Amino acid sequence: MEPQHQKEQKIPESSRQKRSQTSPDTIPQGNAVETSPVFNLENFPALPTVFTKNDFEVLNKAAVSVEARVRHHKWEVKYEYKFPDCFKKLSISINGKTPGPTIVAQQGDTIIVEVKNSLMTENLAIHWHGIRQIRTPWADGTEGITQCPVVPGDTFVYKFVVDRPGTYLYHAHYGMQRQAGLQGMIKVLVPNGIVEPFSYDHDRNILLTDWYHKSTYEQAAGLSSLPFVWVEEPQSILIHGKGRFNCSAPSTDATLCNATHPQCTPFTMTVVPGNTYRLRIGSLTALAALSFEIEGHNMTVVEADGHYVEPFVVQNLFIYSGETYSVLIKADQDPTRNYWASTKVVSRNSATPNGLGIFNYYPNHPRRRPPTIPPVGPRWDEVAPRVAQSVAIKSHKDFIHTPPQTSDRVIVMLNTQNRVNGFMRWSVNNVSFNMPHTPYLIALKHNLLHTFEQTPPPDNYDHENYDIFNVAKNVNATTSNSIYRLKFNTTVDIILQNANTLNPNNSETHPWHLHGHDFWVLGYGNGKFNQSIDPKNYNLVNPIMKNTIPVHPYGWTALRFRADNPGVWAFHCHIESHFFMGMGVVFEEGIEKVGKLPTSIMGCGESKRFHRP
Ligand SMILES: O=C1O[C@H]([C@@H](O)CO)C(O)=C1O
Repeated sequence: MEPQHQKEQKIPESSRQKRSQTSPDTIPQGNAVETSPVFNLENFPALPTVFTKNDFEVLNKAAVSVEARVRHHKWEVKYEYKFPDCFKKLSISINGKTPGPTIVAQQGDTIIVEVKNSLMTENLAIHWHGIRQIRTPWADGTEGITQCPVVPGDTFVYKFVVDRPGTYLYHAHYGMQRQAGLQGMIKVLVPNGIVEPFSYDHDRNILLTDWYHKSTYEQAAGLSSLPFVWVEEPQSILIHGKGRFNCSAPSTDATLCNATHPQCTPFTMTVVPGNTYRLRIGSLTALAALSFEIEGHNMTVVEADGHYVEPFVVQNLFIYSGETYSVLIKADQDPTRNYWASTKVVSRNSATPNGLGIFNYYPNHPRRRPPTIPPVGPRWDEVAPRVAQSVAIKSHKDFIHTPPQTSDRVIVMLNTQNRVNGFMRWSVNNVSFNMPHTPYLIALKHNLLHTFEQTPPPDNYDHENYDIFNVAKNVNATTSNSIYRLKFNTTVDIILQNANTLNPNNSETHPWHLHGHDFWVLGYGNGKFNQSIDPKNYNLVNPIMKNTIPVHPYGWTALRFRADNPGVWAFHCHIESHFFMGMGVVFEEGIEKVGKLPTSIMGCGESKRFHRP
């Protein structure tokens, strides 16, 4: 296969140059080619003085004229001081950036990412979120589940095929490293000549994250200590790595905060009046559920987690950690001014200020402050509009994957906050997940069954007696590293059942993410799921397929998937602290069909004996 840099020569130099300043995410990036996703003060003067619609068209055409191929990336992961919200924070960067480079590919391409761990004293693993890893379960990047961690100084090679077009993510899957900044986006374009069920002039992407000033280590230690120390709300919300912390807030250490630092210039997206933009929005927040809006502009939702949606219009897009959406936005408002892009924490009573950016109508200056007060966004405690959006997401009528009409197994998963020996944990059916020392994929393939507990976790909870609306009485969960073993090629239903936390009158929103599969979203409901009534209302006609889904406060969410991808797959709450506190499970299916494991994933626990460097 031809190396990427040779292919890139085909793109005219003139558009390459413009592209790197203006349309960063439309073209595959090599290791050396790194582009900034936003305008900033340094590169603003370099914009062409006359920027025509044709410029954009050239860039866009170049993006889709590439052929299927191997895309090779070389990444170095290390700690660096960054000021994404003006506050100095030791962050994990990829090739100097956080968020890391957007991986841009075309359906069917093979992605190779050579990751060098330069964290010095810290292990590493990277998960390719939304990529199903068909025939490459060892490349899923989930430390403890599909691989041993990559130790400092080592280089690990991830190799996998991006088999479907759409918007995906990548991020650290080791401890709580994700929130230190090790995250980014993957954009998979349709093959040449394939037309999507909507049209647009330009394709952009935005990663939403929340940002903490405390180190992940302080946070992880607090979560696993007695007394428990909660991570609290994030200090900032970042729009593609850009935020703004109030450096003059009374408790702020002024020596660590620099309000004029060039890294914390606001996020800006420049648009040409009259044009339509496909905005791919992903969330990799550590904790926050978000609402995103562009002041005064409607957004038409067209894609969710890589699947085309029957289009619907929103003013605010609710997005949970681990989800991606594409929305279409037409720059059809008064072109003489700029508009706010705003993102707000919902579902938690958070004092975190809204993340703000500028939706810049060309040729206004990208930094010109919109003349209006930034939108305040929806109320944090109104659940109904969020449930309404969840329910509105249906498969596009021309792209329906009809689900199996029945299932072979139903697993009801009660989500609870518990204490275990005094420690604060989260559990499923009263079992709080612990990571094993030997990754399951290796343990199962090499018959090292003694390396984890063999009694499977329960398929249900005490449905009759458990009161989901109140703080559970005298319930003490256990911890376990046991897993669910699914019969290969069967259809499995999962009912996520939410409940009250340990705080009275409180139930949180949890975004659950399934590795290795997409699932059909069969339905949502309030209160306790009723096995004899609720399945009658499932959407078995046009459900959307997704890989991440919220379970709303005091509600339930029903999913269905086919256990047809040989491997070992995590299913967990995508709130980083909650998974860290045990809110997850693991599924095995078709382990006997998994090919020979690469020795590069081995080296820890009992897999040491198979490791050949
Ligand atoms: O896991 C959590 O702990 C806190 C709180 O319940 C205890 O301080 C919180 O809001 C969580 O989501």
